[in-house]
Amino acid sequence: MKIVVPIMPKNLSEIAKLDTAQYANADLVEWRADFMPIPDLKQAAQDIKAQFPNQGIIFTYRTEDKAEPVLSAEDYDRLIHQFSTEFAYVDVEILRFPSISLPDNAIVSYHDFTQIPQNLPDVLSKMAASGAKVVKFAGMPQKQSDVLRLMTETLRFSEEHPDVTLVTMAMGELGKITRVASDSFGSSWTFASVGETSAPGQLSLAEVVRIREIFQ
Ligand SMILES: O=C1C[C@@](O)(C(=O)O)C[C@@H](O)[C@@H]1O
Repeated sequence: MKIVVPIMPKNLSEIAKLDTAQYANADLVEWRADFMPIPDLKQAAQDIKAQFPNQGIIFTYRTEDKAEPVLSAEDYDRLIHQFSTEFAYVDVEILRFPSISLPDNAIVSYHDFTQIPQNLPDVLSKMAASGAKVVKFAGMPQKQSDVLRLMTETLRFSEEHPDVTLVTMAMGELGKITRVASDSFGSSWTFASVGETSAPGQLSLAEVVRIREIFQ
């Protein structure tokens, strides 16, 4: 499994101060650009690329965790296309912005912060129908059986779609097992943290690296 570590800088000086050596074991770095003012993103993109010259970077502008829509569909589309060519991958909230034309390096994603939906297979199928090479789902389990259901449906979907890189996780305490057992149930990447977490239940990069060593 690949380990992805998010960074969530709030301004340019936080980017300058990043201790990038701490991210050396990350296979990919995810830039959560939604913590910064949009006018600063152009400069921030250059600075972040300079800070991580040897690692693939995912550009993510998360809107699903905000109660109010923060961007119009047109502005979201513009933002995604402005940055998709600059980074290895770009995260696209395809179910929230279905009219977007998908860049080749899109990770299509969907978050459910309240549950693991009963129609998870449909959610995954809808995202895969976009033609994206990477499909990602993160949901919040309410009980242990939700975690097992996510794992079962992930395995089933990954076996049926060997051409898709599938990434799923259950958030929160209950879901932690999904962040270390990804390979066992068909999820290809896991998200880990350096310092602050970008989602509940993330383990530290050091912990996930160690666990991956044990299981390999
Ligand atoms: O989609 C994801 C997964 C995630 O929500 C998690 O649960 O680890 C963390 C986010 O930063 C990332 O964009």
